[in-house]
Order: sequence, then C-alpha cells, then structure tokens
Amino acid sequence: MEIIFGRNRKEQLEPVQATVTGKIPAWLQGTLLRNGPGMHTVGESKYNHWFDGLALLHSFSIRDGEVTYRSKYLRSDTYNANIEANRIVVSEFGTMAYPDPCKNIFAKAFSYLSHTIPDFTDNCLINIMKCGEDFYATTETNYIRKIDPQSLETLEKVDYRKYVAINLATAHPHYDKAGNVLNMGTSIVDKGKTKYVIFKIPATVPEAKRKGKSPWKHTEVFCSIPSRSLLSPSYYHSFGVTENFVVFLEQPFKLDILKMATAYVRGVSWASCMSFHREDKTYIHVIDQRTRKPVSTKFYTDPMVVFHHVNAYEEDGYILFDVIAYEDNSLYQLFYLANLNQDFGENSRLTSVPTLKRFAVPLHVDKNADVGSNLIKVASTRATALKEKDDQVYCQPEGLYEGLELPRINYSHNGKPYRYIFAAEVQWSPIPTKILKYDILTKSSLTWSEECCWPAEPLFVPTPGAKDEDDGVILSAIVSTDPQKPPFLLILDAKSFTELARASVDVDMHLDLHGLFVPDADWDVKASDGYMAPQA
Ligand SMILES: CC1=C(/C=C/C(C)=C/C=C/C(C)=C/C=O)C(C)(C)CCC1
Ligand SMILES: [Fe+2]
Repeated sequence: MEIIFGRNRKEQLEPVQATVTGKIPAWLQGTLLRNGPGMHTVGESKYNHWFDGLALLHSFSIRDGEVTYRSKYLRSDTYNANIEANRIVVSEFGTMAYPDPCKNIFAKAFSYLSHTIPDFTDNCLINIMKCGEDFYATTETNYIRKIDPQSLETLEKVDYRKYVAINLATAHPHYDKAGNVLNMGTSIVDKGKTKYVIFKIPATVPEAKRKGKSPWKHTEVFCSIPSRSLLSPSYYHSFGVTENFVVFLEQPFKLDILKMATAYVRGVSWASCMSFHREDKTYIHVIDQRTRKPVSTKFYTDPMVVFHHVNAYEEDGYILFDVIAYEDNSLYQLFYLANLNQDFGENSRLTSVPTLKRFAVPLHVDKNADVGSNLIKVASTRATALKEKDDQVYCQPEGLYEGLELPRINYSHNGKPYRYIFAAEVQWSPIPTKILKYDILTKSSLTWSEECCWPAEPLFVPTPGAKDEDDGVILSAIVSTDPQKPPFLLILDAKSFTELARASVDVDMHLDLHGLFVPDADWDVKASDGYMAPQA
C-alpha cells in the first residue's frame, strides 16, 4: 500500500483539463478545495505516520460542465525548512525531528528545553477553513496558513495565540448562517490552568470598528471549560453544535503534558505522549450558547474515542448528538506508515470498528425522578440517560451503523434535525471502499463502489433552492489502485446515489482528508444570506 499512503506526490501546478463522462448539472459551478498529506519522505528522511505528511492542496474547478484540476504543496515554514535542509527538520504528530543547529531559523526549537509547550508545526494538512472572504489551511496546532483558493498559493501564517490563549485548535470549526466561525482549542498550563476554550472568529468586521486592524483582533472567547486535569487534557478532533448549545466530549484519550515537555530531549514523537485511559469515563459537556456557560448537570458515558462529530440538534427538551465512536485509539495506531506499508492485511486491522452512535442528553433533569430511571422519553431513539445520585447522568448511546468514517451532512442542517449522513465506508482497515448514504429515519443505506477505487470524504452540495435535505450532489475524489485507471472526481446524485458524471485526470493524485466546496458566487459576492457555509 506504499503506493497509496507513503509515496510522494507530484504537484500539478498548471491547471489540467479533466475528461468528463456523463453530465455535470449546469448549476454546479465552483471549486472543490481539499487538503491532505502528500509527501512522506524528504531527502533520505522519512516520516513515521501518515498524518505527518507535508500538506498538499488540490482543487477541482467545475465550470459549464467542464472540470480542471490543480495541486500545490502548502509552502509552510515547515515545508520550506525541510526542503532547504533536504531532510525533515520540523517535528510532526508521529515524527520527532531535530533542526540543523547551524540554521538559526529554527533556533526557536531549542527553547523546547526551557518552555513547557514547544513551538509546533505549521504543516496545515487536515482541512480548509473559510473566515469571511479568506481561506486557511488548518491542522491542530496554534498555526493556520492563509491560502489563495484559486491559485492554491500559500499566504500569511496566522498564530491563533496572538488572538486567543490556546496552544491547540481543532481543524473542524463550525459556521453560523452569517459565516462566523466557532472553534475550540486547548490552553495548556496558562496562568496555572489548563482549559478548553470555545472561541468565535467574526466573518466580517465593519471598517468603523476595525480601524484598519486585522479582523482576527475581533476573535472572542465564548466560553472556557476547565480541564479535569492540569497536566493531561483530553485530545479531541471536533465538537458538536445545536442551535443553542455546544457539545464537547472530554474523552479519556489524553495528552500527557509532562511527556510532551520532555519529548524533544527524549527523542520521542508527540503521538507517543497521547494515551487512552480505558479505566476513565467520557464526560459530556453541554454549553448553553445564550448564557455562555456549561449546564450544571454532569453527563458522562463509557470510555470511547471520537474523532468526528456528525451532527447535533435539540428535540423536545433533549439534545441528540451523533458521533463516530471507537472503543480505543487504534485508528491513530493504524496510520503509522510501517503498519500501512508492510503486511498490510495483517497490521492494518482496527481493534474496534468506527460506529455511528446516537446520544441523547436531557436538558432538564427532573429532581424528583428516581435514581436509576431513564430520563429519555423521546420515541425516536433507544439511547438512554440514567439518573444517578448527586445530579449525575449516565448516558448510553444507540448504535446506528458500523463501519463508517469521514461523515458529512447537508450543512444547512448543521445543528438542526436532519436525516442523512454521507460517509466513507470502512470496516476493519483504513481503506475506504464505498461511499455511503445513511438514512437515520429508516436506518437504511445506499452505497457507491467500484473495483480498485478508494473514495475520499464525500461532500454534499445542495441544488440551488433545494427543498429536500438530499436534493443535491455528492462530490468525492477517487484514487485508484489500478495503474490503468486514472483518478477522478465522482459526481453522484445525492438522492438516488447514482453516478451523474466523472471527471478523470491523468495526475498523481493523493488520498486527501477534508475540504470544502466554494460556489462560484462566493468569489464575487460578499457573505450574504445566500452564503452556503462549508461543512466541518
Ligand atoms: C503536530 C501536533 C499534533 C497533531 C495532530 C494531527 C496532525 C492530527 C491529525 C488527525 C487526523 C487527520 C485525524 C483524522 O481523523 C497534536 C497531537 C495535536 C499536538 C502536538 C503537535
Ligand atoms: Fe477530521
């Protein structure tokens, strides 16, 4: 599987015309922008983990039934320093690297020894975030990189820490109707405290208020939740929102700050400083967006590891939220390139299958309810929430579907009742083999698959003026393991899951992670009511 995961990809700097078969809907005009790791060796040095790879941006521009493709490595400081040294000199998730002491650009790295929290990478390989009119490549450190969404050029580096006291931030923000960004990050041992910080980045700031300053200066802290432990905050990859609440899982997959502070001298990676504590609980924090405070009831569930929240919404006094849950952290273990490349079948089995689980949380806990009683009275789910002593509530989810990852929804239903989940079907290995449409109401599903095809995260784009939740198309970049078959952009009708068109390109395409679709209207129209926020 070296060819899919560990091989360096060539950039396609000049836009290349795709060969289109089928018919692309005339209304589908815009650019699918995506991000993911593309380079896993620099000179003689190799990264250990798939998530370490240097960020490779790629885009499919769809105009008048035609498609052009291009790709470009993110020229992060990390990329430039590595290429200049012709070896890996900046540490990533699974690889600890040592800068060349002769070069002072990374002299900062030596402050690793004197600071608790080291300077992290700006290799923003996970997702793309839209802030107002601007686009940023994102990862989970304090750095994001502005990019030009048309040329894929790398622009300025933004350090979140200048605007909000966080060391880590998710690559899966949420957007409200006006395009304001809601994200979460972790502030580590700042003024003697470790906390999870929910913050808001405004989409636009009126010039009078802005006074020529960066809109970033208007980033505001929405709410802070103290970490249960100063030196071992939870790791999280995303969070959920409803119309009035934020759902945050403080899970027993944790970062060990003391281990991180000494990782550099010990020569071990950041990943080795993360561990799953199967003896611990998962705490469910529910934050009221109106009061900006967590609700007082203490909700918890069994230990689990969640990377992707799917959606959350309020119904009859309850919050229902859906996540892709694992029983352990085997997903991150699996993506070590050594596991992916040798004896693929043997080493690349997950020890727990990613499962769609629905949780239900009561917003009002009846003080008179009996200890042990189920507080969930909503008929639409079998999830339970058992009242315990001392105002604690133990939540047990309803398992909905086994073997799916990279979930997407129709984003206009984000935080609201919804019915459909689009995802990649994965069983016990990291290979996505099918694209899935799961109907939560009927619990039925539709799939698309083709021999030798590995689909990327399926993205939903609504038909303009659509009434039905699934009225639109699914876009997915397909990488093929058959050298005779070039990669292609697949366009499915989201209702029937039948193929509308495919746009094949004879390029060296990589397997990506996440991205967004930018309708053409967004290039010229300022954020307006018609703004289609991208999905987390
Ligand atoms: C560099 C770095 C990190 C990077 C994490 C990454 C890159 C995670 C990628 C996750 C993905 C792609 C998940 C998909 O489901 C940490 C651990 C946050 C903290 C230490 C520094
Ligand atoms: Fe993700």
